[in-house]
This record gives sequence, C-alpha cells and structure tokens, in this order.
Amino acid sequence: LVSCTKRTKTPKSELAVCRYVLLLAELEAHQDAWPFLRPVKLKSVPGYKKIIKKPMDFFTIKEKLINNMYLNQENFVIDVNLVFDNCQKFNEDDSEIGRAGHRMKRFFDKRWTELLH
Ligand SMILES: CO[C@H](O)CCc1ccc(O)cc1
Repeated sequence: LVSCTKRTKTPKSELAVCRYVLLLAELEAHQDAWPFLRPVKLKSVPGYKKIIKKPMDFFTIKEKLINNMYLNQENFVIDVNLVFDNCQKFNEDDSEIGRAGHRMKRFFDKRWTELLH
C-alpha cells in the first residue's frame, strides 16, 4: 500500500489511493456502518443470495484496496455504491438497516465531493 504520509510528489493514482483509504476509514468509523462492515452471511439471511447478485461490504473493499485493485480505475466508487444499492434493494426504506444505508450513502456522497476539491 502506498505511504500516505510521505511528503514527496506522488503520481495522481497514488493520491487517489490515499483518498480511498481515508474515506473508507471514515465509512467504517461511522455509527451507521454496522450492517455494512462485513459480508452478509448468505446462509443465515433467507433470499439474500438469490436477490443480491453482487454482494459487497466495507471489509471486502478494504481488501481490494490493499491488493491494489483500484489503482487504475475508479471502481472504488462503484463498489461503495454497490453496498448502498444492495441495501436499498433488500431492505425497506422504513427499516433500521434501510435508514442506515440512506444515511451512509448521504455521508459518502458528501465526503467524496469534499475530498475531490
Ligand atoms: C447490509 O445488510 C443486508 O442488507 C442484510 C439485511 C438483513 C439481514 C438480516 C435480517 O434479518 C434482515 C435484514
């Protein structure tokens, strides 16, 4: 993983990775992150495996980040949005997890925009 503290000139893609690392840490620390921290247990949630074609969670995103799987494309944002889209698909808006998903999405969209400027 790139060292985000080094004060040398780093290529754009390494700065991008630093932004992802920072944002992911903020997502994981959020009080509403609990449904999204680890993969959904497909054996214990009836219907999930059938309904959600591409499960995603913050821990899986962190593993992909560490294995440099986001260095060349902005697939980081696609995976984060997949977490929230899956949540909206499987949960009622008016449910604990549904509301947590909407709050987390709003938080991510705000921070992503702030970090781009
Ligand atoms: C990110 O969480 C998933 O949407 C699973 C939601 C869920 C799991 C167990 C339940 O009893 C109900 C909803």
